Amino acid sequence: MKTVTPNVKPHSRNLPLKVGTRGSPLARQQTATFLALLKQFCPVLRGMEVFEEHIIVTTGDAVQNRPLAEIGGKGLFAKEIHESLAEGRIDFAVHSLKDLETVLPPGIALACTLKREDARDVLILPPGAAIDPADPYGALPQGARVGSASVRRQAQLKYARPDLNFSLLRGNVGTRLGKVESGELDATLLAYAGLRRLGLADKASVVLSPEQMVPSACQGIVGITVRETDTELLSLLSGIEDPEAKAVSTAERALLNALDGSCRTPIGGYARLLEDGSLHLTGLVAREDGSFLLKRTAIGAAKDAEALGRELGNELKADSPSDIFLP
Ligand SMILES: NCc1[nH]cc(CCC(=O)O)c1CC(=O)O
Repeated sequence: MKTVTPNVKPHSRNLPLKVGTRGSPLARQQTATFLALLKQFCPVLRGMEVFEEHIIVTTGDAVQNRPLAEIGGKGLFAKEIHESLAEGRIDFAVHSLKDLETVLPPGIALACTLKREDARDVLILPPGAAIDPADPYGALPQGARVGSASVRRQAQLKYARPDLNFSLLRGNVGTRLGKVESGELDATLLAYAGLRRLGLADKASVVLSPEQMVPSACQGIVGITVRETDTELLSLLSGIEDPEAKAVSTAERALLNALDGSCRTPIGGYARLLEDGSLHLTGLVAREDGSFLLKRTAIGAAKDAEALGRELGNELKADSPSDIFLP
């Protein structure tokens, strides 16, 4: 990476810079990776105690035993973090971009998106299960119990295998893996990105292709928020922006925003940037029980990422039964 001397004068503002994060092992790992990247980019920040980590418990973390949709609202993993930022208790915050609402509260800006980790979902089966990657669900017995809190994963799996029985499974990655290992559940689905970041990639029984399971919009992408008025941090952070992550996340977030689903609406969004600069965006809308599924791909120029996402989202919405979008 090229290093520059960015326009940040550590003496001109209160140090340390306070970084907000959720407290899960995955959130803290993502924060550590981001801070290391920032130090690498910005030599003036090296060798000093310039960062202070602030762990923020969000509503999504505090309420573990109920579906997120029931707790209500969007951005359940970010509300308290936005408040800390707005009130100046922190200077920036690290988010899994897929958990961040598409319309941020007034005064909060998305400063940059980092290079995407593997966007795919994985199936977790008990140790020793017989696995055929061409038929990833073949190892699941008739009526198997699958734990997931994601309506997107549930709808796509139910579409392929209507016999499966789903139950709510929330909690962090370790808890979820434990329930399959102990035999309490026959399978669960997780983001490969989370496993990889936690050094648990070998726990994935089958990695599902984006064709087999359309990932969530922005799965595997970390985004950094700041106060909109903090031009100094905005300009510093623009230096570590990953242009490919920016293009695909812009398209995927525009798709999600146009669909305007609740968190009970199964929605998938996955974009790829090709060498010729074209952006291939796949959007998916489904009914939670798998009785309806619509998937479509649109192609456009990377510079038109936002319009590509918006138009595909509008099209998918127009062609889906309206009950899917009821709150
Ligand atoms: N919804 C929770 C969440 N938010 C981000 C990740 C994984 C990392 C990522 O997608 O960037 C996960 C866990 C999962 O879905 O398995």
